[in-house]
Amino acid sequence: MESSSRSNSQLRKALCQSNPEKGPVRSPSVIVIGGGIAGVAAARALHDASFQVILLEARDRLGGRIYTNYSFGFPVDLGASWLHGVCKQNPLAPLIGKLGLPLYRTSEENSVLYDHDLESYALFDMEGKQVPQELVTKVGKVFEAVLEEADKIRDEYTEDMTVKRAFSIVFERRPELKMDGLAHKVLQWYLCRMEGWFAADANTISLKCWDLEELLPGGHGLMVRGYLPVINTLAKGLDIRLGHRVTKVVRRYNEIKVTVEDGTTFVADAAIVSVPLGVLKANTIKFEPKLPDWKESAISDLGVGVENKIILQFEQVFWPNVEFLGVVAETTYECSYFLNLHKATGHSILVYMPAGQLAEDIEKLSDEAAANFAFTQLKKILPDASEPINFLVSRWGTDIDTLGSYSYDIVDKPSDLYEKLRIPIDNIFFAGEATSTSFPGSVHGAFATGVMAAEDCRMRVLERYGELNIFQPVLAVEPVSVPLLISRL
Ligand SMILES: Cc1cc2nc3c(=O)[nH]c(=O)nc-3n(C[C@H](O)[C@H](O)[C@H](O)COP(=O)(O)OP(=O)(O)OC[C@H]3O[C@@H](n4cnc5c(N)ncnc54)[C@H](O)[C@@H]3O)c2cc1C
Repeated sequence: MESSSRSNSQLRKALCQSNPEKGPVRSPSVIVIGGGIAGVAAARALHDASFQVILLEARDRLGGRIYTNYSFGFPVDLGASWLHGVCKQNPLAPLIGKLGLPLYRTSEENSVLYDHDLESYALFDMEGKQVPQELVTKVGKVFEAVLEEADKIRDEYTEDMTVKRAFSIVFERRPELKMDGLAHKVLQWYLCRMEGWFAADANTISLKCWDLEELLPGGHGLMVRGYLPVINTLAKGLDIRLGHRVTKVVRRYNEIKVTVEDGTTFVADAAIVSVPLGVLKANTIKFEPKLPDWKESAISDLGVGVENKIILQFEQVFWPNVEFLGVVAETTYECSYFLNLHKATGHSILVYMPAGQLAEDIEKLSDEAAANFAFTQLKKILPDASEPINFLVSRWGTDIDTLGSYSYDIVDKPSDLYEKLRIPIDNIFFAGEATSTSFPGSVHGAFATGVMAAEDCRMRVLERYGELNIFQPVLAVEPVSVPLLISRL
């Protein structure tokens, strides 16, 4: 592996290691493109298997869609913040347990609101009147019935349709599920939370592929100290080049040449591409020869949704002591919700989380205007709210190194896109949340794909060299079982 200024043979010699039986052998080399959880996990695993690894990351930080910001003097996540599936089976549990990172559980299993249950919620209408809890619970049951009916429609119809269309059919068939007045607004709010889970509006989500992901048991837990310690631990001791945005990947039979923005090139036996689906869609990276048609189709056919976070810091807490505040409205677009981080972390923080079209529209605003928009929503429900003293705004939809928050299935596309995105092309391997068949759109899913790509890569490179026994199998995190630290107040 080398930069363009040094010759192949010089560096190859430098990378030699000794094998007592066969004499010196060169360490296989790999370039990992992208330093999110998938890329870092892959690099860690191959480094530990004695591969020469260079990780090229476009940004001046690691983590990608894990972005723990410390500018307030304590950790706040602008990207992922929940561990979905607080259980031993979660691929990240051994590492999180070993690091002693505390989790704050916001829902038990099978919550109708995915990552939250209704135990600690306060919903308000636009006039600031709190919705009676009995109504919230009653509409929650209706929402569950709507989901069940939509599931039946999926089985009945051979053709695909949007989830929104399926809901319309449900309401035609079961008019009693259609709500009026305040109950209608609460139902819209439930739908809005469902859209938030997919980071997309119901009028784009495929009914056929909707909600098929595997949910691990144990409910959902907020990473109280932020997700970054996980990245930092995996990245320790790796050769990481920040500020290296890859523009070209040239594939030869037994060699990969990777070029970054300033023209520097790196050569290795193989590469693992772990950039986001949005970046692959934008053709930021030119592949030579071009990727096969089936791979290109998978890249264009899988959807990428947008969810953002607007973090508002206040001098002191003036809101109810609940985990979530919601604003119900006539349409899902007008509904909103705030995560109360004070419950989990003790800091006076509310996180506004728009998704889908609303998130895209808010990205057109300046940071100040976006924070003001979020604050205006809050004022609707708490008219005496004091002004925030600080704010942070994420822009995952337009950020050139992400171009979307996470993947989801759009209507009328094949159902095997995640698998197609994962399949290697010779010595180029693919990792990242959009290559996860079991847990797409999640941190643990992305992590698992990094480990899997590393193992595929190790097998392929070493088989070619006939040196399969020399290098250790890939195991990114030792399976030590330290219990997770879980709380709920
Ligand atoms: C707002 C938001 C909230 C979320 N909430 C949760 C949650 O609570 N729980 C959960 O499990 N998941 C959540 N997710 C999803 C989760 O963050 C992702 O699934 C996961 O972090 C993706 O990891 P990755 O390694 O696949 O991609 P990324 O983290 O995006 O990593 C890809 C890396 O590639 C780099 N890159 C891009 N282009 C290039 C290039 N040309 N050259 C070199 N490097 C490049 C990027 O800078 C980035 O570092 C959330 C995501 C968002 C946006």
